[in-house]
Amino acid sequence: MLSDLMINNDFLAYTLANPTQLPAGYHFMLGQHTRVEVLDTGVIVFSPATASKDIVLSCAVHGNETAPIEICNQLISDLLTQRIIAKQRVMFLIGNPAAILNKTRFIDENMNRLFSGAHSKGEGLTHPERHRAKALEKYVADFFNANSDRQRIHYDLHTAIRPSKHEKFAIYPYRPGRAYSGEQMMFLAACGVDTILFHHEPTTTFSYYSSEQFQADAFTVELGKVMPFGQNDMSRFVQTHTMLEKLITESTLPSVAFDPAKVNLYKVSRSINKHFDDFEFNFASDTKNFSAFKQGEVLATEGGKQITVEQPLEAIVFPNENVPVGQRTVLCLVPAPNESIVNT
Ligand SMILES: O=C(O)CCC(=O)N[C@@H](CCC(=O)O)C(=O)O
Ligand SMILES: [Zn+2]
Repeated sequence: MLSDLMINNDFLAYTLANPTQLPAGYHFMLGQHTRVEVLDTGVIVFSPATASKDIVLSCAVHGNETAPIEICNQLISDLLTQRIIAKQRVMFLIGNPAAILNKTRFIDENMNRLFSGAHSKGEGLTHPERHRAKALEKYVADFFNANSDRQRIHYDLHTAIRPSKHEKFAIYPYRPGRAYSGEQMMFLAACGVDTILFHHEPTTTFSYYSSEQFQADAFTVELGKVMPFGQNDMSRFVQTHTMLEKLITESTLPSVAFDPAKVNLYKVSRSINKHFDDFEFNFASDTKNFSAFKQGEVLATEGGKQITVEQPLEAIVFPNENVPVGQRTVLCLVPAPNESIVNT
């Protein structure tokens, strides 16, 4: 049955052939060792008989961010062909298949602003991203709620619109009262993700949802710059791919003590939101993520006012003036040398 539905074990092709839904979910065994459940289009779970971690790997929450999709599809294919065997339970989510087919970030709305219930508030309730965000929340909830005694991990894999001075970086969602995990940051560093941004407030992103609702070790992981399918230099993702494979296929990973020399740590000093349609940045459109500006320099103008740098130095990340009024245009960052980090 599997080969009829999923030719060449290509779950991405199968997902894109059924971009909105499957006729029905189904399950099957790989040998005697792994139960596979296809729950929906782009949703597949691999469950070995025993495990200590429940891991979610999501990609294509933004449809044009192709490198993470290729990484996940390769891991899924390697699991289906039994080239590798899962020792941990893992769910892969291909977030927005319709946007992948459309080769765009989204169809109607940025899905990564719709989690933690935002899908059911405000305007646009009929947008396909609203339904999908709600469904993805449920798959994650069911997946994590199935076990209470396992480490919960969610890496939501992305690529950034612009090039970055730190090519690979991760956003650590706001988590008041919970120390940051040094072990997680060392794992990410081993993936080549050597820069961490600590978020300063709750958000409606997918990683915040898993972190806040399920106390998962959850991150938005940016693996490089957006490229179309076929134009990713996959050699730049070998470290990430290798470490994700180890995470899934090894019973335990060596515990690596947190070493601040291995990571660049920033915290978000503020999120600059758009208030007027005329919002315009004052820097060149090819300015890289993590470019720094000095106190008093004008970052942007809107509604006849200037928005200036407040701290002695602020770096910028994710500048995007083409967002709806009310949404984030850019995050400002300052160094974060004194965060509470524990070695777990
Ligand atoms: O490059 C950009 O401008 C956006 C890249 C991207 O999609 N980033 C995520 C970050 C989510 C987070 O803050 O955790 C996003 O904007 O959704
Ligand atoms: Zn993205």
